[in-house]
Amino acid sequence: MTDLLTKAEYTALAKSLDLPVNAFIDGSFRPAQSGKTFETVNPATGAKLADVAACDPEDVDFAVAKARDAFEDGRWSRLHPGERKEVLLKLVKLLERNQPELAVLESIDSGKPVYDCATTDIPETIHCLKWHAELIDKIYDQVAPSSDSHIALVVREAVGVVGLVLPWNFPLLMLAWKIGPALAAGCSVVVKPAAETSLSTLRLAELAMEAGLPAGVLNVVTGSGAEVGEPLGRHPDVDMVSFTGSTATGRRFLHYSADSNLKEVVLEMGGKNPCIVLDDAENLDVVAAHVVNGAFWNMGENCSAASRLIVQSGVKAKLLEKVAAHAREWPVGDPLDPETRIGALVSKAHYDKVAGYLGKVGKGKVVIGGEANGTHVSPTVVEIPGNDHVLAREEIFGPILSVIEVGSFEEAIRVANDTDYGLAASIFTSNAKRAIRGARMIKAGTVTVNSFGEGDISTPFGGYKQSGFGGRDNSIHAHDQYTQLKTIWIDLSDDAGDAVD
Ligand SMILES: NC(=O)C1=CN([C@@H]2O[C@H](COP(=O)(O)OP(=O)(O)OC[C@H]3O[C@@H](n4cnc5c(N)ncnc54)[C@H](O)[C@@H]3O)[C@@H](O)[C@H]2O)C=CC1
Ligand code: BAL
Repeated sequence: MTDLLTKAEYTALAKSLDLPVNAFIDGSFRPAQSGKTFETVNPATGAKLADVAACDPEDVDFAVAKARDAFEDGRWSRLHPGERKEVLLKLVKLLERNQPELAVLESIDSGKPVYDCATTDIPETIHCLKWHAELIDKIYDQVAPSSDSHIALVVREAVGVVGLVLPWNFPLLMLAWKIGPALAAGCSVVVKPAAETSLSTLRLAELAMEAGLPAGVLNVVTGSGAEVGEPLGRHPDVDMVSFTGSTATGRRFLHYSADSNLKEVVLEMGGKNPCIVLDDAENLDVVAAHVVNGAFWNMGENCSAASRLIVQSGVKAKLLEKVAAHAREWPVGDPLDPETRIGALVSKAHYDKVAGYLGKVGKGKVVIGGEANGTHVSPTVVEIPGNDHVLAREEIFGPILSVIEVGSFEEAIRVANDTDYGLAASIFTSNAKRAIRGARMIKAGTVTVNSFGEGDISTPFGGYKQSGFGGRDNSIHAHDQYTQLKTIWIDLSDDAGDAVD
């Protein structure tokens, strides 16, 4: 259980932080070669936090070259996996020691409630890095079936230099989801954090250096998508890119790859995730708590947010009453107040997008919420006439839940699947057969039954359809992204030996 500080203590800690502002390349902090910077602000107050290095393609080239040097000379890639584990576990210890500072840094840069940062984001970041570090010296390669005349080894090798392009909604946690397996596997990485939220990534890089990670293995290049993300995606010496963000930007990475060196691309993208509640769902109060958590956790700025509630007619009125009651228990306010559950949206631009949807209710009916104050949007529940409504079709990425009434299990599944996305889903029912049949019929990478969630570090996370491409984050399967298979065929026959002589 995480010990929380008071609002006054978090606020004082925020004021005392020494913010990292430069890119981190080849083991040291450096300004952009152009000398340019961009402002990062606290979205809850609008106050400037820092001027961060606005890197460009020259900085990307430099970082990739340093990552390549590190990879090829083997200072990290050729260590025994157990040695890599030890360094990563030292990083874990340092993160553990700095938890309150990291929680505050994450909160002021992103608008997330410090409560979420302290109880979820930072502990899960630490757990993720620890899990992959602990895993890496326990994975065996394979020997293929063979005759006496040869041995065929099937080995996994680190893929090389990896570009990691991150979103702003879980800055440190998404970093961990990617660097955990990538660094454990022996890759060198060039991280591009979202421009809105670079600070915690830079701080983690600093702690990684303190933990003994060799220079050039973890590089952080700050800046915009156009000036840093695109050059990384197009770089001829980057072997693989793992991206989390919008489907529109994810799609671009496929073009970058096709136009450059056919680097591997793994995409974890958006969602319009259904939450089905059938008439026979038990304990509606608990169901409502899950519905609210699914829709409003992290202000709905979550790719797996359960943003479409598909509810069967018999239970709709009672459920909505309980959903409204639970939503009222989510205080909107100062992210540094540990009581706050709904902080600020990540930026003014994103606030404008989300608040804009409040004006698109049309024939829908607002059940609760609908308030917006320039930085925050209150938890909002809107009954809409059907799944064609704009609130049901577009990824809002804010605390707005659409409610769609259905008459049957079959209709619920049809509506759930009527979307371009397929990241996550949940189904609430006391009928075990329906639960399992429903979980099988829903086209999504993760389906939870009688709960909302994303699984945990041991389960793969990623999407079907336009939510995902090329691989999975989390679990042992995440290692597939950062390694490639090699066959080593060894001829043991006497003839072959003679031929070589
Ligand atoms: N699936 C998810 O976790 C996320 C989904 N989104 C969705 O995307 C919408 C827009 O948010 P954005 O921050 O604009 O997401 P985005 O997908 O554009 O940004 C994600 C990352 O890609 C980078 N990027 C942006 N344009 C790029 C380009 N042309 N080439 C290479 N890299 C580029 C960004 O700088 C950031 O690091 C949100 O409203 C939300 O609906 C946003 C963040 C996370
Ligand atoms: N919820 C973790 C993944 C994401 O939102 O991008």
